[in-house]
Amino acid sequence: MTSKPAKISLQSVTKTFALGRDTFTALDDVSLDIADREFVTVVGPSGCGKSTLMNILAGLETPTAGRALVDGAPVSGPGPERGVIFQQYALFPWLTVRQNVEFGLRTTGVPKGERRSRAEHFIQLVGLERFADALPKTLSGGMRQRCAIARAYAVNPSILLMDEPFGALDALTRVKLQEQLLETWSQDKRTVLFITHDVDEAVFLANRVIVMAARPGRVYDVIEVDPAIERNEEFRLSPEFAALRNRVWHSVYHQEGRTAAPSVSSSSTT
Ligand SMILES: Nc1ncnc2c1ncn2[C@@H]1O[C@H](COP(=O)(O)OP(=O)(O)OP(=O)(O)O)[C@@H](O)[C@H]1O
Repeated sequence: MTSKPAKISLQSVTKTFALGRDTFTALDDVSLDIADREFVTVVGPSGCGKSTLMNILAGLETPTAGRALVDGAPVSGPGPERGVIFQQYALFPWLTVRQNVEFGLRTTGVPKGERRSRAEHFIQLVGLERFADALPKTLSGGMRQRCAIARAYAVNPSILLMDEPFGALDALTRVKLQEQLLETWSQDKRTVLFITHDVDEAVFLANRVIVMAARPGRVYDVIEVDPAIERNEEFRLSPEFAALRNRVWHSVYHQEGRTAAPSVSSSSTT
């Protein structure tokens, strides 16, 4: 049986930065395969290289050694098949929600009528239809991030790279947005790599949680979450969730005494 090639493949990726006369290893021999339409979260202590990993996949940094592949081709810069969402909403303040969502479509030459209907569709998908003509400054943080998600979706990327997208939001808004993101994703599945500091968020969203360790940044543990489980409040309050959360928590906060990183592959989840 031949297995499907990974949507995203990191192959022995090492990234070093110059630090005065020395070099600092931000990522050390990271290998990770992510299957098409898989939702993977990455969690780990500050400085373990989460953002560096994401920047390499976004094409904003290049590995010092090893390879980053998307659909089997080496990443050589940003590309329309990869939508990036950061913690800071990065909306244009002078454009309305609709204009922000349409913006990426305009730059890729999509005709006006189609732009409008695609924007409407994704604005509706994130539940912002009543605010389509509002400016970002009149929206809450959560609404702005929903707008950023609609904008990323509208250009039709097959991959969403999300770096702490809910990190600046209060706990309640965060929980709501996690549920909304999963609802959007289940209606229109993309491959997602989602970086977070929050163990609960990592478990709630993921098909697979990657735990990283710092100094040097590396894959430390991999925890599977059954994709068949419905992600709702019942799951959040369930013993299964508590067990997964404990497992991930332990891996993030009690990393001493472990030496080898487990090997990582999407094959077990496809
Ligand atoms: N351009 C750079 N030049 C020098 N060092 C860098 C650069 N970018 C990142 N680093 C270092 O690499 C390490 C990993 O940084 P990175 O931002 O990827 O970690 P992180 O896990 O995302 O951290 P946090 O959770 O705090 O955002 C850090 O020690 C950081 O100081």
